[in-house]
Amino acid sequence: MKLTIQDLNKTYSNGVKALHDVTLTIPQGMFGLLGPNGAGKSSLMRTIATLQEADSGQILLEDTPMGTIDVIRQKDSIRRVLGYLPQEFGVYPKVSAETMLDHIASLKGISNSRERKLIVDALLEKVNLSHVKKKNLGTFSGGMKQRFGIAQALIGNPSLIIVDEPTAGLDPAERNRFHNLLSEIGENTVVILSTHIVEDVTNLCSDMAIISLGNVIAQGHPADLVAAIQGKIWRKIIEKPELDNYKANHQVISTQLKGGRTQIHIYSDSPQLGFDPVEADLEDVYFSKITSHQELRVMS
Ligand SMILES: Nc1ncnc2c1ncn2[C@@H]1O[C@H](COP(=O)(O)OP(=O)(O)OP(=O)(O)O)[C@@H](O)[C@H]1O
Repeated sequence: MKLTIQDLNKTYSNGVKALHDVTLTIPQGMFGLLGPNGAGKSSLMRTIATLQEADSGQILLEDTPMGTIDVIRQKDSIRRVLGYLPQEFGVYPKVSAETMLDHIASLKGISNSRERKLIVDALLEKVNLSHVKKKNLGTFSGGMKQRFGIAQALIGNPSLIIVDEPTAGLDPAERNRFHNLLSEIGENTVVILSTHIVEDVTNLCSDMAIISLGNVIAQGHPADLVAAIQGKIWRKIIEKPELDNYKANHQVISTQLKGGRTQIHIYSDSPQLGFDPVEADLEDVYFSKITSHQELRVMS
């Protein structure tokens, strides 16, 4: 099974071009869609989840037990195999986790109440919320709400799962727990994880793409993308007021405070005076792709 997206375009009525000829192949397993705020991730996720229309382009879920599903034309078919955790996951604060899941399960077409109870109990166990299943959702922490969100997305054994920015706002322990949960989702599933947090992709994803200003600017295996920039990332500790000067003379891809001092990473094919080589990681890939794409856009 795989999800293929071909030349997808979306311009909102205010003129913002949120998706520009987006073409992606998303295989089974955990796929990271990485991009800064406003890159177009949610627009893409909502389009795949059949919640909004694209202006043009094609999305196919191929090699499913029902054959190929055309996401744009066969909305009912895709909804039957879709699990979706949106960015803003509103929960009814006065309803218990158990009651809400039972309700969502019946909306998803599981009509037998005994079957529903089995499914709901198993899911609550899976996301480690059994002990609070009678508690109202309004009393849940951010991490518990997100785990509840995953439980509702998993109802009906979906073969396509979309999670949009799931770890924003979670503390490290809750993020860790959420990562473990995501990594347990079956291998025969296409899981798209949209995020602006590079570490989420490093920890979880076997394939990924980077999106910036509505364009796909990189895609592949994280390790291959890192290998491609190895030997091209350099670092230096500078005084903060010097930053503009460095930006004028180098491709500065990131700045970071280290013990109160400013460390910069630059992208360069050759060694630069005063800079030390760095073992590149996925953050360097991300920032080098984003900065060079946004600079190109400014110049054009
Ligand atoms: N309904 C809408 N009407 C008009 N513009 C929109 C609408 N939804 C999103 N946009 C704009 O489209 C662009 C892409 O937004 P989108 O929410 O898809 O990005 P994102 O990568 O998910 O960012 P974020 O993490 O901030 O949600 C942004 O410039 C945004 O302001």
